[in-house]
Amino acid sequence: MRRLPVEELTPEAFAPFGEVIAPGAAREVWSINAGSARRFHALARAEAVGEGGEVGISLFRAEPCALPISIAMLERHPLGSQAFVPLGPRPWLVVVAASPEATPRAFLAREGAGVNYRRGTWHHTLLALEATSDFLVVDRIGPGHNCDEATLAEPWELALD
Ligand SMILES: NC(=O)N[C@@H](O)C(=O)O
Ligand code: NI
Repeated sequence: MRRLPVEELTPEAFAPFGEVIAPGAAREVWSINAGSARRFHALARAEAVGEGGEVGISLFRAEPCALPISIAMLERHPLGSQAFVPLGPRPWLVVVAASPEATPRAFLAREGAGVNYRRGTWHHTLLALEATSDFLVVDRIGPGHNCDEATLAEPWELALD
């Protein structure tokens, strides 16, 4: 099976697909609450379009992937963005692509970093590692078709060291 390298997740590398949700990705940071906290402002924008669509907040509890990890499908959400933020410190994997025909890109998210998939971004479903992991998810809730799935012509194996 062809192997897909796994890159470090950075805002720059992920920019074609969406935003990284992590303090280091913030363009604007300011002190709030009388100096007792800092706001890492507008790391991403949640989008929900279409009749009856709203932005919702959910929790996903994901089982860890068995290794080796095969990438055989991608999906996209034409009516809304989708953000995943881990609620624990474990690393997790993000796989995105310009199209189901394009070579995907895989990223390792560490130290609590999350991502926001821009509306319509092709991505693999949630890939947790090591142990059952909880994620905060911000995406479109409401009626309508919001998930296109594609089976890849040939699967990829993630080249995790
Ligand atoms: N099914 C579901 O809500 N999750 C997927 O969209 C995903 O990207 O994990
Ligand atoms: Ni999704």
